[in-house]
Amino acid sequence: MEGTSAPSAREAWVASQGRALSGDFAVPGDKSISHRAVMFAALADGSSRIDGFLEGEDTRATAAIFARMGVDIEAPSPSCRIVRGVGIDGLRAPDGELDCGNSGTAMRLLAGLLAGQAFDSVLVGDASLSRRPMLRVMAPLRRMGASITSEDGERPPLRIAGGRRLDGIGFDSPVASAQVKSAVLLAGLYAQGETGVREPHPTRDYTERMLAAFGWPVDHAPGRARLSGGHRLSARDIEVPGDFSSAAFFIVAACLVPGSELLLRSVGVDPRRTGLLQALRAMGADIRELDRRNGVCGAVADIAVRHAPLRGIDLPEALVADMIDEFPAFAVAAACASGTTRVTGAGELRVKESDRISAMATGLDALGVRVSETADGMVIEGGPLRGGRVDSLGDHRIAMAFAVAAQRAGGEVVIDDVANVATSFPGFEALALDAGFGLGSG
Ligand SMILES: O=C(O)C1=C[C@@H](OP(=O)(O)O)[C@@H](O)[C@H](O)C1
Ligand SMILES: C=C(OP(=O)(O)O)C(=O)O
Repeated sequence: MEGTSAPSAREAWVASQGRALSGDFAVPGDKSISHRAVMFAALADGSSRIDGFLEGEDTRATAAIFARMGVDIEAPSPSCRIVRGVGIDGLRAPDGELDCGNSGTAMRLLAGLLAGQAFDSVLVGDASLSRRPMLRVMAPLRRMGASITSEDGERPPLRIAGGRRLDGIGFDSPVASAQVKSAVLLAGLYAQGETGVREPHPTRDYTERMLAAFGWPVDHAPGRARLSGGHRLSARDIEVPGDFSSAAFFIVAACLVPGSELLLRSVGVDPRRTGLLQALRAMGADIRELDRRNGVCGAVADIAVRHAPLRGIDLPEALVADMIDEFPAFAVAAACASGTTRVTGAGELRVKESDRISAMATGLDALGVRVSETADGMVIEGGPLRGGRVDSLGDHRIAMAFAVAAQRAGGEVVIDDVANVATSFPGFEALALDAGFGLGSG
């Protein structure tokens, strides 16, 4: 059975230039797909096997939550789960609060799913998650008839009263967010009639694709999705591809360090996730996708990256949603490029695990980069980086981005508060060292 994982301690890294990066390896499984695989397998009829499951704190929190609601989840080996589904109406009332840890994905998707249950539930999270906005899911779910309250009106904990009748809605989402879209669609599984969502920019469609793969009829195209209540999910096996968002740190590092050549195996390369590849190519990067094949959530490929000098760009706003988790790594690429890079339309970065615009601007400034923040982006002048001390603010992606930056810095970079890397990328340190990073514990 799944248990809850121990909370992370604060730790630091000392990172500095290593050698030219080399290697042929795989990064851990996709976080978004791992969350959804557990959720839909838990609600399916029959047993599903998940291979490539991300052994991260975020996805383990989701699995532990379903175990608390009566789902038998076995872990026969690392990165594998056998989930014995209880059926669409088979979840049991948990005996206390459900802890989503650091995971916005877990909390927002579960808010939708739990709104349709017969029992009451309470979703809580860690300090970072407790600061993140939840009105974006509470408002549409309330329109469907859900009862969801929060003490301050918009932040966790969320109290969800069960036993409510939900009705399908047509929802024009004001924000390009796969989590918001997914929360509404998951409540729609339990609603009377049809639930539809339209988005201002298309976002990852993993909820739509995976529900369909588990046998629930879903009509979807980029930027819109709709489904009706009253169907069932059938168990199936899932092969989770490598997480592009984790691969991104190695891709950027190999672009930046002279002489580097890396091959990253079996990474999910669906266009809704790979805006960073387009941005880096526009900057002059040498990146190839090899042996493209189909996966449960779009194309999977091996990614070959070689060092190439980069030049700054004006990032097209149309790419923002397709590289939303890759901005910390992208900002490092821009800092090491020649010329100026301008990012606009990326205000969502301010409501992630940290304010990622401010965290990157502050950290890059500490390393001697000329950078300025705007309300919804930043302007970065490429140039030499020096050593210094940066704070990840307990944000996994900020910590890994500065480990990459250190590979081009003139001195040691101390990165504070890095334990949170275990939420999305357990084993990052060992893989990075093997590839040639200069990285140690502080
Ligand atoms: O649906 C998902 O799995 C995710 C959606 C994105 O969040 P938003 O929906 O808030 O953009 C992303 O940042 C997060 O890491 C995972
Ligand atoms: C934003 C992220 O995740 P979540 O929203 O699930 O916490 C992320 O992994 O970068």
